[in-house]
Amino acid sequence: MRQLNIKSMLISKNPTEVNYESINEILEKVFKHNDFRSDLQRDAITIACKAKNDIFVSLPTGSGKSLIYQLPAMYQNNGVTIVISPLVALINNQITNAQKLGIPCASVNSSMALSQINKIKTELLGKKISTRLLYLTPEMLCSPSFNQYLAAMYKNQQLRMIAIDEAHCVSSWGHEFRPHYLKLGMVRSKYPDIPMIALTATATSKVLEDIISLLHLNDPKKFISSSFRKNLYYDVQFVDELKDSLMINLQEFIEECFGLTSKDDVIDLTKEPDFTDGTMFMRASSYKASEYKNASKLNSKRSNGVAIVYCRTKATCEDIAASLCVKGIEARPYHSSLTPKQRVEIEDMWMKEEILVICATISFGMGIDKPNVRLVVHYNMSQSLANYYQESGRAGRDGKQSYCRLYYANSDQNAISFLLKKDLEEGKSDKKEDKTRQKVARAAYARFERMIEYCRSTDKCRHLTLAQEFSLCEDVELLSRGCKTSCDYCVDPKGLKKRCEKSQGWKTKIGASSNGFSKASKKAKADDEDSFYLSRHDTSYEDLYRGTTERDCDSSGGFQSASSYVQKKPMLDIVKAEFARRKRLK
Ligand SMILES: Nc1ncnc2c1ncn2[C@@H]1O[C@H](COP(=O)(O)OP(=O)(O)OP(=O)(O)O)[C@@H](O)[C@H]1O
Repeated sequence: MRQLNIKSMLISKNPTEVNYESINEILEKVFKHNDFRSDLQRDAITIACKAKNDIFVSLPTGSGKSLIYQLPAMYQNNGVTIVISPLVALINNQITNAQKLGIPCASVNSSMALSQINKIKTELLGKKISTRLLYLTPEMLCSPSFNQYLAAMYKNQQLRMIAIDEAHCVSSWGHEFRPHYLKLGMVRSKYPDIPMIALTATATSKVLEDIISLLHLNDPKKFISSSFRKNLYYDVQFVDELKDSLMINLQEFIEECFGLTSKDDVIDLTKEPDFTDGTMFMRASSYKASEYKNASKLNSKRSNGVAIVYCRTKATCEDIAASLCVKGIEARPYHSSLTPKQRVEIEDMWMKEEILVICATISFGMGIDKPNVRLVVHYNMSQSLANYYQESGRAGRDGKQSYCRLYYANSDQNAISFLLKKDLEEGKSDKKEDKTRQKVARAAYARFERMIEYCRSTDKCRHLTLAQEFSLCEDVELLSRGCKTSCDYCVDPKGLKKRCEKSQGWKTKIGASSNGFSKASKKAKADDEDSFYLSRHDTSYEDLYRGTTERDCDSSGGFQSASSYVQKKPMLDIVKAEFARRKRLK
């Protein structure tokens, strides 16, 4: 780790005033940034450096929220800023990045050796702590065994600030609800004079209210930015109404986005892929890289950038990737049943733009910071608008024109509805655990209904719907007359209405009778291990968190309910491996 002469940068400070010179110096010398990303970032950092107020931050992904607690942590003459993060893999990633910058930081978590943990714990009991950023899961912070360290830091005036990253986890209205985040309010009550910063990328008004009340934030200064991204064109295609097959629609759309439509290049758009020889029809267990070789003759002429096609099941990832290859578009599947080596190869190829499309389950995308994703397609609908917003938001981070398309099909809706309802039905007992599960299942179902409403909406700008869901008044006001050019509704409202009415969508009620749950839903249940649901069937963020939760939980910590959760170690391993590899790629 590079040693940093922090002392030389610290100009003596009166805590009630803020030294702008010193802040700018730390920004340049420690974080290597010439300027702040935005006025909001600068203002939030300035207030955090004053250390007098609680702060609430809701800025889009990639907008530089981490700096809002990292820089103030370095601005303090001494003492520790505790950072609460939901996932050990994320924590380790943050620590590695911070250490590269020479920032003294540490963590106490289950991935660390006991000797390391003991060393840090000993330091935390001391009168002068050199660690500036201490990353913890909420379970660790709130565990009884950690109490003494927290109390010692406070007593020795070494506890400077508590930052809660991914603060939407506090709220059952947030898309990644974590019951253990609720306990953070108690810590806050115990140390009311320690400023708290809550940060999130997607906070609805409800989530905002929850965060403030459940964390007991004291009249926080709010920094909330517009979530409207004009460069993203949102549309919904109604699968039951499409003239051509879904596959052809997808192929043509990809070709259009990447300028692959020159006549010479087109293979045969009307032909469905021929799977009769069995070579391209692969399942998770039979993926072979060699079978995808030379699939493309279109790549050479394409404009730069890449695409993600999110699919609900592993089998769909395989099928779509294979079909696109047959059509001449370089694509690969990505899901948890591939070997780690295969996943590494495929993601590397995609990052280096050797392949155009990655057909992935939601296991792909976390922590990916690729600016020129031109296209994010949801081949299947998401389980919530929040997930859809987050996943589609991976497009166009460089601010250039990009596209977010969602294919809406009745069969998908029925399949997801079936599984969510099943979760609601199960576990109906008075046990505390079941009650929590029921609450989560009900919230998941409500979120899914919002997703359906979005798909079927024909009377409102897509960006406005997203703004109403995720941001506050300013965006809603800004978009009250629509985005004009960045969604299917604003560009062609009549056409959208016509297509929607023609589709079967209107005939199927949400949560149709069991007859409506066709073979598709049963099949979905069987092979949906990577699917979009935040139910117990899924292997998504919540399961990842649960896995982490269990391992980080203090044995006497009163988190017994966590023990009932299934730990999905293979998935955790994937996440860890991904972060480790991205570090190497940087
Ligand atoms: N002032 C700045 N100038 C240039 N780059 C910056 C600045 N602030 C942050 N960044 C960079 O922006 C990138 C995203 O920052 P960060 O990870 O903090 O975003 P975030 O808002 O927390 O995103 P997410 O919600 O996805 O976690 C990082 O590479 C970071 O170094």
